[in-house]
Amino acid sequence: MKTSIATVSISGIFAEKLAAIASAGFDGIEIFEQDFTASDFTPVEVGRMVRDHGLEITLFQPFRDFEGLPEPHRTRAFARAARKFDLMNQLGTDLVLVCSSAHPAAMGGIDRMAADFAELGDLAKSHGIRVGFEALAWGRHVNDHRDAWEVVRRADHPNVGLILDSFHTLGRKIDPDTIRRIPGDRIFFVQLADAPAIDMDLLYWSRHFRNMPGEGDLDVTSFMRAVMATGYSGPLSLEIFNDQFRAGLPRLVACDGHRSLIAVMDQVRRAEPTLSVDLPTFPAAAAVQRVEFIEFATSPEEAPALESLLAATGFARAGAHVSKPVTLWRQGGANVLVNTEGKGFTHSSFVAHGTTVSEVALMVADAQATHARALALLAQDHTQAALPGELKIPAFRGVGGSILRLLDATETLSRIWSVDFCSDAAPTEGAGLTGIDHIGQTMAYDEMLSWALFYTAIFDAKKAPMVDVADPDGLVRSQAVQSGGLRITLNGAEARRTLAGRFVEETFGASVQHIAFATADIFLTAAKLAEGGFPVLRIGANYYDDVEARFGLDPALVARMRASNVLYDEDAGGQFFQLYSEPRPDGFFFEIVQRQGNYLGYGAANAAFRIAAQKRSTRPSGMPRL
Ligand SMILES: O=C(O)c1ccc(O)c(O)c1
Ligand SMILES: [Mg+2]
Repeated sequence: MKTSIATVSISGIFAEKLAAIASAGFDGIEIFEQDFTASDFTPVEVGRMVRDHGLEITLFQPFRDFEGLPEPHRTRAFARAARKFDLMNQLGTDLVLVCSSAHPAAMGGIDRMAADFAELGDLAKSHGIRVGFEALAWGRHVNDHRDAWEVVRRADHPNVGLILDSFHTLGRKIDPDTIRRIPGDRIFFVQLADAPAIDMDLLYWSRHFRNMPGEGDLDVTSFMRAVMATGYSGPLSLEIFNDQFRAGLPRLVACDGHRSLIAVMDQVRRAEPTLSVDLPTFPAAAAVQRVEFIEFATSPEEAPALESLLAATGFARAGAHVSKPVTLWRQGGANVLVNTEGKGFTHSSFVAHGTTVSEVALMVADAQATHARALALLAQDHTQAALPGELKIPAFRGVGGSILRLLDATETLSRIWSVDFCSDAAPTEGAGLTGIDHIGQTMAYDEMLSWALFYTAIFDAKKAPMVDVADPDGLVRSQAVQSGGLRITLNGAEARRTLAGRFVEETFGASVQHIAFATADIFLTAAKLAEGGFPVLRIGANYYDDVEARFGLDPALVARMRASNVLYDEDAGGQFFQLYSEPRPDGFFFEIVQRQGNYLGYGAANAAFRIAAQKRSTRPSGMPRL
């Protein structure tokens, strides 16, 4: 599978783009003409730079407003084409993309356009060049790949073929299966892009909101299945116009791009096994069974504060690691490790972020298989020496450099608690917490798409629609991802003074800002927590008046909620109760939730009230922040 990416897709000056694209593992680039024109290199130099990075120029684009023109525009268009073909010869590329005309004078007429392309084909042939015709979704006369194909078919020239772009096909809701009728050898090039489902002007949507396959809502997999069914074997090239990517980190965006191509082609071959997809084999995406433990990195000085918060939350010390200064805290099915080791990865996490969640361990069906898939999808492996007798547990890096560790029920890995830990207490009932419901990870807003793609590519996972949460000091975006028993909320902070933004700043980019534990009886749990001195977050009276009116709740239930600072939400499937701790100075907090029936959300409607209360709790007597 030959992979390529358009230079418009990432930020930086030309040399930076090349370095990022090469290091992400692409085979080639599409040169977007504007990027070349803006550079200070000659075409021969650019060609050499590209090849020196081990890349090839798969396409030069776009050549605009060519077909169906009256004179004198037509003659000018051919003269322009001759100049560009000379330029391409110097660059060292043989394929140009002609996008369908948006010229006000363009006349249309399928045979007229076909005749123009036949003549262009002769000119191209004399330069050793091939021409691909792409239907722009907003083209004046051609805005559908079926019409572009008919023009190409009638031009009937070996140097003229079709270029497909998933955005233009799927963005106009054209059935991608219509591609199956096109002969694969007449498709010269395929561009891929996804986009979020937002109803807006096609041109504006395309130029600002495209994203990597799998990051948006278009069915890029069905599009690629149809393309592969034609026998097409040319490059798969990302062409992503996106305001955020243009300002993003070149290497991160390029790596996301490569990951997205691997993920989408893996989906293609699994959905339609008869297709031949040139991709190394690796295991299928699997769902996570549950979060087995969460590990905090801390220091001997800071550990007591964390441990007393755990004790106040109903956890009891249940054991210690056989060789390292790590204690195990347990309640129901929730396991929390507190690691005060003064060396290695944990210590670096503590030094970088302060007391922080350095590791999340996931129970899966086959830890080695999930690990192999993660690495195939470009996750960074994490290895650490285990002492003789200790288990070697596969792991890879996740958000903020933290670790995702993989456990399974096989003979060796299932023995982690008996091999690596010695138990020093019987399980206690605590405050009735049964396990980990979800984990809240906070990041800069422009990393959200990357990390959502990370989870959905590696695991069998689904994204919920993104929601906006109003913090008093700015908007925060929240996107939930669920894979079986792993529920993650990704919170993207755009503004620095939001609770989420401050957490990112105060912790120098830690990831886990909150852990939500599950209970089967929120009021019983609330009572036990009150006895244990849990620092519950106080919720104001206005909230309870509103929630009673909004859902028509029984006033007796609302009175209990008010007395225990419990929040409420419901959806079509069921009910949801939540309560929170006050935030620690860096913004980290605990949440406790009870799901009833088949409630699927995370109480997003309550987030604004919770954040306001958390901010009040850290600003004494409601004093404004200076
Ligand atoms: O937005 C455009 O003009 C444009 C240009 C070239 C392309 O390949 C494309 O998909 C869009
Ligand atoms: Mg395109």
